[in-house]
Amino acid sequence: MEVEVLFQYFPNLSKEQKEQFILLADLYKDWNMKINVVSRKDIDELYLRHVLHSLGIAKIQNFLPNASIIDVGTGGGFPGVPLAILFPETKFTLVDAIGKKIKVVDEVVAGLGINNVTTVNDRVENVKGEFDFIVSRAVAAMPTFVHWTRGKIKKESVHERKNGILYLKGGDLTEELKEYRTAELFSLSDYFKEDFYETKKVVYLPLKYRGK
Ligand SMILES: C[S@@+](CC[C@H](N)C(=O)[O-])C[C@H]1O[C@@H](n2cnc3c(N)ncnc32)[C@H](O)[C@@H]1O
Repeated sequence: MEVEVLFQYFPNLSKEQKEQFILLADLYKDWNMKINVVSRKDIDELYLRHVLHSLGIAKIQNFLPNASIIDVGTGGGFPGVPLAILFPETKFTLVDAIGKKIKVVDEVVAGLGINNVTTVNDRVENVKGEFDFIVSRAVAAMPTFVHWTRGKIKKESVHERKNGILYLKGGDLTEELKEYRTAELFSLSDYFKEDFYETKKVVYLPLKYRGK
């Protein structure tokens, strides 16, 4: 489990952030034994498959101080927890319908001592509020996801990029995204050289995408 892979791709981390990323593996190892949120195989590759993958969003979009981001279907905290470490002045809301997953997130966040994360144990459809960006990984196909999250994106954009959805997805997305003409795809293989990233992408869907 090599944390150096993060330091290599994110060379400007502060001492505190480096310490938090190092601590993260111990916290997940410990909590994963009590409540399984990451597969046994993946826990040994936590940095490569989960933490770095989550941070792939940051290669596409920097989040500003005081901006608000919601991670929908965060599970054990991906991509929300690594992003909250990377952007300590941005506010993150991590939502999952399953209580025991949110319990792990709460424990990891407390263990890290970060104060920019709020967790919600509910389906996202029931969550009130509007956010600058929605981030997610492995939750639902885009049409379902867009339906669930409708009305949760702020109309006013403070980032240069228009507010919207930043979704980590893999494989051939032609069929899934065919109705979203304004969707933009960013290949993570342009940023990370490991085989795992060969087909991984960040899908950006701006607010008020136009249909066919
Ligand atoms: C395959 S897991 C992915 C977890 C995490 N995003 C990751 O990539 O490791 C999907 C998660 O989405 C959650 N989920 C599915 N539909 C949801 C909804 N409508 N609202 C909130 N959470 C949801 C599930 O409870 C589950 O924890």
